[in-house]
Amino acid sequence: MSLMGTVLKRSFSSSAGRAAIKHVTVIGGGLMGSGIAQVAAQTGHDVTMVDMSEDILSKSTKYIEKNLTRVVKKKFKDDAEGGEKFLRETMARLSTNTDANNAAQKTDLVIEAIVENLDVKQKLFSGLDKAAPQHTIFASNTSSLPIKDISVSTSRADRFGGLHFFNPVPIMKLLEVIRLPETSDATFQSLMDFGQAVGKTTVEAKDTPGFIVNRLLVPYIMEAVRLLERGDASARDIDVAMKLGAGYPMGPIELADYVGLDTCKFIIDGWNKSMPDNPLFNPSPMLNKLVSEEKLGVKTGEGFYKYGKK
Ligand SMILES: CCCCCCCC(=O)CC(=O)SCCNC(=O)CCNC(=O)[C@H](O)C(C)(C)COP(=O)(O)OP(=O)(O)OC[C@H]1O[C@@H](n2cnc3c(N)ncnc32)[C@H](O)[C@@H]1OP(=O)(O)O
Ligand SMILES: NC(=O)C1=CN([C@@H]2O[C@H](COP(=O)(O)OP(=O)(O)OC[C@H]3O[C@@H](n4cnc5c(N)ncnc54)[C@H](O)[C@@H]3O)[C@@H](O)[C@H]2O)C=CC1
Repeated sequence: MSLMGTVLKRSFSSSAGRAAIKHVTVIGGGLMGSGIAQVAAQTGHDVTMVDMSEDILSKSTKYIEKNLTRVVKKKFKDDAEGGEKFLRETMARLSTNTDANNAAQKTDLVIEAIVENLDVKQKLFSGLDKAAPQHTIFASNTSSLPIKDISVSTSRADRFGGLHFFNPVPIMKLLEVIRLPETSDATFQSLMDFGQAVGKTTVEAKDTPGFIVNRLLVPYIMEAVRLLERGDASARDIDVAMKLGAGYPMGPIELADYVGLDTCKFIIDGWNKSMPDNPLFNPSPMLNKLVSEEKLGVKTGEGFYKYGKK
């Protein structure tokens, strides 16, 4: 059986007690949400992607189609007809909606991937809690906020967890599954099963700041930015050094641009507030200046580096 076939089969073979996830609502159609919607649709799930406007959703849908074309080129190298069918069927499983509460009315799993702001996430989930069916599981893709703080806006702590994907979602193989003390065994297993069904290797993490990866990655990126701020090395040299000297696929400065400098700032400001005594999480004047100039990295065409027009 092909890899895709194995993945498809796994997604519908969850055992009793765990809810089989058939329909997924992804809220936020940005960098992460579009990737999550893509991998869910391409592994046989029906997906509704939600964002604030039709215009954003139309751009996200085009972006997904472009990325799927890359997948098709690779997976169906010698089978043009099969590739076309895969693309058509995947896109047919994807719908869009600008009303999150409406989209959540018939769904098994909601994955939230909106802006990294606690108030905004709480407001969203509080509405969803009233709109979604009882059985629906809620998950946040937050990079840095406590899942617990988001879940308190709902009455379903037992059906709440974290699904932390990595950017670019279609390529990065890891999924951190975050469990609260209140998360039920059935919910946790459904989240793990879903992660495997979308082709990811899952790791379990507690609801501690940054889970596993970001607790290590955020200080690393911020130390690189401070190296640059002090004038100890150029951005290019920091990146080349870490790529060739430590074997990373991207250097820390280009990775910050890739993640989005607004997201980096949200994370660091939040952790500076919650852990003011830890100098690793001090804000960076250089990062703040770029964000205030709306130079948010790859997504706006300029951050620490300049990119082609977006
Ligand atoms: C201060 C606070 C900061 C906190 C940050 C927190 C953020 C989080 O919460 C967690 C995160 O996600 S952190 C980011 C994690 N991601 C990384 O570290 C990515 C590192 N970069 C890479 O792996 C490669 O450069 C990468 C894979 C991106 C690109 O690879 P290459 O440089 O080799 O470039 P390509 O040749 O273009 O791509 C390689 C293959 O991948 C395919 N591809 C790339 N992007 C894709 C996409 N979006 N969708 C589908 N396919 C994609 C590309 O087609 C190519 O495939 P092949 O041609 O078959 O090799
Ligand atoms: N950028 C990254 O590398 C990673 C980000 N994350 C997390 O994923 C989440 C999303 O990040 P990105 O996709 O990078 O951000 P983004 O800025 O690319 O996309 C966010 C999207 O959410 C939409 N949005 C904002 N408020 C909304 C609302 N109330 N209802 C519906 N849509 C809304 C925006 O219009 C935008 O399209 C954040 O929590 C971030 O911390 C997690 C892993 C990696």
